[in-house]
Amino acid sequence: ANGKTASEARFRSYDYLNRTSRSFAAVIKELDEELMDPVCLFYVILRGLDTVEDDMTLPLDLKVAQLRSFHEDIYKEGWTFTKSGPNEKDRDLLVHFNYVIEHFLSINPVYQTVIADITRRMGYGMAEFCTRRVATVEDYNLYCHYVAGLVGVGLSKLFAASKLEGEVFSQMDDLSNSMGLFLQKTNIIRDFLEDHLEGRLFWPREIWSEYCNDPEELCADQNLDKALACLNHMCMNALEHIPDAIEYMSRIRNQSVFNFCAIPQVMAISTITLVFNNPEVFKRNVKIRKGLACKLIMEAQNVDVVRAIFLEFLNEMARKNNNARDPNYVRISTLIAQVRWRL
Ligand SMILES: COc1cccc([C@H]2O[C@H](CC(=O)N[C@@H](CC(=O)O)C(=O)O)C(=O)N(CC(C)(C)C)c3ccc(Cl)cc32)c1OC
Repeated sequence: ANGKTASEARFRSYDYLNRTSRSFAAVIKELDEELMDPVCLFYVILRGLDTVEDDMTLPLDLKVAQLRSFHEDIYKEGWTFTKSGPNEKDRDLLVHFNYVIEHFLSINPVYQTVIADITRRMGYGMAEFCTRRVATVEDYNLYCHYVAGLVGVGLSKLFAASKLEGEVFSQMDDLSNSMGLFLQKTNIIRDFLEDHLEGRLFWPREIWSEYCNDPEELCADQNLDKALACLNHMCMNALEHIPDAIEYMSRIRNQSVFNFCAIPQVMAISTITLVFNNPEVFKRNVKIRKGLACKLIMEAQNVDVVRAIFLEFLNEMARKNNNARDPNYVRISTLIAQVRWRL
């Protein structure tokens, strides 16, 4: 490809990044030059895979085959995917995926291999969950590993390959996985109503079946006590990943990598504190205020400050744990204390 189309391909990758997530696009642009393109491509390629997984209009066999072949399709110049349903949010990305591929083929093959390997493992994992539900907490952790934990694993390998972080990051799968699980579980809790209205459910049966016979019941006003108890149980499950996330961030040496990793984590602790014991979760999509988000972005500069931010939100969550009718009241208070001491 001549210089013009190569720079056009690069421009389009960033254009898709900006369109899929404006706020996170700003965070990626904070990254050191060496990592910005590989991470931007990783993000956009994962969005492509996510668009296939999310498309409920695709026949199951076609969806499964496409999820499993995506890691090979990203090497095919000119390849595009035009079978997405007309209303799919990022349909346009797949229709013009040839530009992403052109950009992908222009970066260091070491980064290509990391991205392709994670894309393969994630695609197979998503395909596995096309034909099975998230029933147990173990299923829940496995599903979140596939769609989010692997992103953390892949990013750690990109950090190591770039030499901006030590080689030790290429073998930091457990801590990297926890970085993904904390973000993904927070999103799954926050997005309960939005997902429910689209006929999607990620909350594991092993948890919600303690509080209702069908998740639909959690939306009914007269079941608010049960719904809040279930919500708080889900939050407790997510809090368990916080010590690993803090440990991961304590090992980062490069400032731009730290900012890139810390900002989503402080957003997540703020979000999970907001949704904890909050009836609004079953009424509308609860989001932290823009002003608070900006404050957190400015503050999250090193692991000591990030640890202090987490402790402050854990105190807030302990204060909100005031529901005497919540059967988990004591468990929550004990867990918050345990997480605090481990930070
Ligand atoms: C070491 O690991 C990470 C370090 C930094 C950032 C992320 C992680 O943060 C964003 C942050 C982001 O995208 N935030 C959204 C907010 C929102 O989703 O509501 C945004 O700012 O729009 C996020 O959410 N996900 C999506 C997954 C959670 C599925 C991985 C994500 C998707 C692709 C990439 Cl390359 C990275 C991330 C990491 O991934 C674990």
